[in-house]
Amino acid sequence: MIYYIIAALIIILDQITKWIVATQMEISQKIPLIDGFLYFTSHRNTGAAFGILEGQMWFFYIVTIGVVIAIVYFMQKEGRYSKLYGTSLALILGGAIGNFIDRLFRGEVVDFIDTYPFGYNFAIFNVADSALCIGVALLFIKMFQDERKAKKEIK
Ligand SMILES: CCC[C@@H]1OC(=O)[C@@H](C)C[C@H](C)CCCCC(=O)CCC[C@@H](CC)/C=C/C=C(\COC)CC[C@@H](O)[C@@H](O)C[C@H](O)CNC1=O
Repeated sequence: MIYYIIAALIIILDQITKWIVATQMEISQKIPLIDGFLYFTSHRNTGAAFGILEGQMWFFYIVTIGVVIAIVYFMQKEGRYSKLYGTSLALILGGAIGNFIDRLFRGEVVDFIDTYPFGYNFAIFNVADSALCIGVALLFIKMFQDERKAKKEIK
């Protein structure tokens, strides 16, 4: 199904970018892309977002496997009926597996996208995190749309 291809492309892009950062950059090395806003900074994170639950790898394995099973279930069950829904699930699936591969083989996650929105140093993240966040955002949009449709049908 097309959505598994989207997920696979995310995983490939995520792993290629992490491989380049891990082999071509020193830890904490910073390459400015847009001075003052966007940098590639080689970083490692043994936790989840913002370094929470540092080192709790088993927790991350269990949560990620749970997320992947749920995504595949909903992808089979309803993913085919809505492009938006299928795409959001594919992005989350790709992102979750991308970070899972890092946790499994590196014992930590490679991060490198370092942005300073409004001068504030937001966490350093990677392609998998971006796919996860965009996927979750699309999922919320889909749920919001469904809710609005349901309300219209009731009237
Ligand atoms: C994106 C989820 C994080 C990702 O979850 C995953 O892997 C999933 C599949 C498995 C986790 C074990 C479970 C998620 C825990 C929930 C969570 O975390 C709440 C998140 C809220 C969200 C609100 C929007 C923040 C987003 C933040 C960031 C992303 O910004 C684009 C900053 C990312 C940097 O801290 C970077 O160092 C993180 C590192 O790469 C490891 N990544 C993970 O753990």
